[in-house]
Amino acid sequence: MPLPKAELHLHVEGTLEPELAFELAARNGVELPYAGTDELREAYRFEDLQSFLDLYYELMAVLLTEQDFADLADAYLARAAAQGVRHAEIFFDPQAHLARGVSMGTVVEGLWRALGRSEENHGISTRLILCFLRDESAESAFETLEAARPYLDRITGIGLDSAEVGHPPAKFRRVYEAAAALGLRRVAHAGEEGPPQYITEALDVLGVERVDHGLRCMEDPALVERLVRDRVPLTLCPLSNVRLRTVDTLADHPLPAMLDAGLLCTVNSDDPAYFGGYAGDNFAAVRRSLGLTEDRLRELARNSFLASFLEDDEERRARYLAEVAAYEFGDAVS
Ligand code: HPA
Ligand SMILES: [Zn+2]
Repeated sequence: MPLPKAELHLHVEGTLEPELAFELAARNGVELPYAGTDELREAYRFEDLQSFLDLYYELMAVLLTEQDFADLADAYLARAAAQGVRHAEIFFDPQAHLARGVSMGTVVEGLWRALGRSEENHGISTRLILCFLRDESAESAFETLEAARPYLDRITGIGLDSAEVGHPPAKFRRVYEAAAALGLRRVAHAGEEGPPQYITEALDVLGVERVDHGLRCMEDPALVERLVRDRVPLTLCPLSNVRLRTVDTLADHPLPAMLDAGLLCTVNSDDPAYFGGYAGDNFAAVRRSLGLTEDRLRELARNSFLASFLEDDEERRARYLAEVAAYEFGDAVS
C-alpha cells in the first residue's frame, strides 16, 4: 500500500499522456504535428519552463468537449489513486481554452463530471483551483474570473501560472483582491524561475496562503525565516525541477535543506505526463536520490494534508492524518 498523500500542485492539462492525446485527436478530427506517441515523447526534451509551456499549450488543441475534460481528469485520478493520493487540489488553465473557443462551462462541467464522482470511483476527495496565465494581461485575468462567476460553487481558489520571469505577482493585485472578496482561496506560482522577491510579493500583495514551487526562497535567509515562522506551505515538484533544469540533478535538490530549515514542504508532480512521474513517483525519487528517512517521508505526507484546503471538512483531514500516522513503510513508497 502506498503512503497516503495529498497532491496540491497538479495542472490537469499536464496530465495529458501521449496515448490519450492521440485518442482525443482522432475522436475530434484534430491533426497533431507528430507521427505517433513515440515521436511525441521525443519532443519532451525541455530547456526551461518556456520550452515546456510551448508544447503544453500546443497539445491542448485536442481538448474540445466536456467529455474530453472528463476523460483527462478521470485518467489522472485513476493514476493518482494507484500512487496513494487521497486528496487532490487540481489546477486548470481556462484562458488556454477560452482562447481556442472552448467555453468556461465546457471546461468546468467537463472536469466536474470526473471530480464529482472521484470519491466513489477513486477514493480521492478533490478541489478545483482556477489559474490565471501570468503572461496574459491583468484585464484578461479579470475577464476570466468574470466568466467563472456562474461556476464558483465548484471552484475553491485561484492560482497564477505560466511564464514567470517578467510577470511579477503585483501585476495581478486587483484580480486577487476581487477573488478574495468572493471567498476564494489564493495561491500562486513564485520562485520557480523567478527571483525570491516574487515570493515576497505574492505573500504581501496577493495575500497567497500557499506558494507553488517557492524553491528560490533559499537564496533569501530572511524570507526563509518568514516562511518558517508563518508556516507558509510550499508545493515543491522535484521531478519537474529536474526536467525544467531548475536544479541540475535530483541529488542536488534543496528539499532536505528546506526541511532542515523548518519549511513546510510538500512533494507534488506538477505536470506528470511531461515530467516523468506522478505523486508517488516523486516521493520514490526523492527517497532514492536524497536518502530521505521514513520520518521525513511521513512528514511530507502529513504536511500535504496540513497544507490542503480542507478547512471545510476537518473531520476528513483528521482521518487522512491518522492514515499517515498509522502507515507502515515497505520498500516502495509510490
Ligand atoms: O510548472 C509550471 N510553472 C508554471 N506554469 C505552469 N503551467 C503548467 N505547469 C507549470
Ligand atoms: Zn506548476
